[in-house]
Amino acid sequence: MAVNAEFQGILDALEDPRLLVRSDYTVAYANRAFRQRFGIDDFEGRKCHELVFHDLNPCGSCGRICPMDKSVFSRQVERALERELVPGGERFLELESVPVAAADGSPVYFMERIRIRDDAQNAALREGIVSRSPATRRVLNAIARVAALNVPVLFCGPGGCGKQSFTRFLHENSRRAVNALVKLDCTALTDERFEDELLGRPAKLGGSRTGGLASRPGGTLYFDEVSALTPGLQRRLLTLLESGFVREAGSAQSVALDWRVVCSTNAKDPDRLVESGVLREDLWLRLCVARIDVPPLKERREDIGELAELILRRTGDGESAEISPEVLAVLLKRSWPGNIRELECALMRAQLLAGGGKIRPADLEAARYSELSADDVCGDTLLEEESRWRGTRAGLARRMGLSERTLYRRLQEARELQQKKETEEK
Ligand SMILES: Nc1ncnc2c1ncn2[C@@H]1O[C@H](COP(=O)(O)OP(=O)(O)OP(=O)(O)O)[C@@H](O)[C@H]1O
Repeated sequence: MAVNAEFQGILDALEDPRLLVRSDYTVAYANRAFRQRFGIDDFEGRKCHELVFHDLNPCGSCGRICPMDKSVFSRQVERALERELVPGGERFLELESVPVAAADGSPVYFMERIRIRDDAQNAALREGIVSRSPATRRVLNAIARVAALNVPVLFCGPGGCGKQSFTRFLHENSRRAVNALVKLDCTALTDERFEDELLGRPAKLGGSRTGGLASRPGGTLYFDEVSALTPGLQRRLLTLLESGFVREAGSAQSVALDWRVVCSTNAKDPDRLVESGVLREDLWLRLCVARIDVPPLKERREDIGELAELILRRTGDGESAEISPEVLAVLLKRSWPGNIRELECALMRAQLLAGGGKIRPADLEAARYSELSADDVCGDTLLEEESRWRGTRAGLARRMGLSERTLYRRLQEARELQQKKETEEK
């Protein structure tokens, strides 16, 4: 059955390349945008995998994900992201399949949209990731090697060095980019919250759970600060990694969870996490399959200038984003124990002091209480700062150049130490 002229006209009016495909992968129509973008006119009777990937075999039989195969079963819109090698590199194709149903609801065609993320789009994706230094480039290369695989990834590195940003980069460059990236903060994770997030919240009057991650598969699940997980949750995470299933406490039924797990830790010495009894060895071994160490900012000095300009562009009006060689020299001299987050805070404060004009070394000097924000500030200083602070804890964290979570942890440690000292003195 030929596609009628009216339908052809509608498809030709669409901006993105579209194919109208039958369930045996035969192309019924290729719209104008497809013909122009792929340089193909003789599409009649040819297969979609042949036109898009120059492959005589259907995508599903050679390791690629075919959204149409999924649509045949789900009868819903399905999406996938495919990586393709091209001369000089690789490109990503965003594929989408929409079933076009007959009056009785059975799909007659599948309308496929093929969107090519060209270089500019790839660059936009990478925007926000400065990678001038060899150390950062090593991290990006490591991510590129594991992005397409379905293995869990562990990022190790000090607070504020970019573990979460690199997780987003990994997600955006994986086949899961068309789905969600969800973060779970392990320092605040309880068994109940774990079940609510993954399996959904229980209905008020009994009945099954709804709205959990299990019901919208395909994304990336980021466990931030995995070493803060309770022993019980470590066991549940291990089961998830080994089996791909989650079980509600007290229930015999397991639920499949198709989410790729990424974890992070800012432990000073991650290799000692097992020895010191913080993490189970079996979980650590699983997580270490693809471990990526993110170096502190002081080992990525070549990034500092570009990072500073990026930060100023984000926060200012763009005019004052350029930094002078004198300001750069000051930035390069500092050790940035709070890493990029500390750099951000210092620059934002200096920007305020500069009153909208270009930052001068004097503004950076005046904004120097960032030195207090360092990870190596003693607990007593943190407690003192807290007692003087009149704003919110989030505000104090920003001022100190720490994440709110790190500040909370450091304050708690400092209080415990103070109490211990007081007890010993009595
Ligand atoms: N390579 C980078 N290029 C540009 N900005 C970056 C880069 N890495 C991190 N940042 C910025 O630095 C800040 C801190 O990064 P991020 O939250 O990813 O660090 P983190 O290691 O996850 O911190 P924490 O362990 O405290 O949660 C963010 O505002 C982020 O946008």
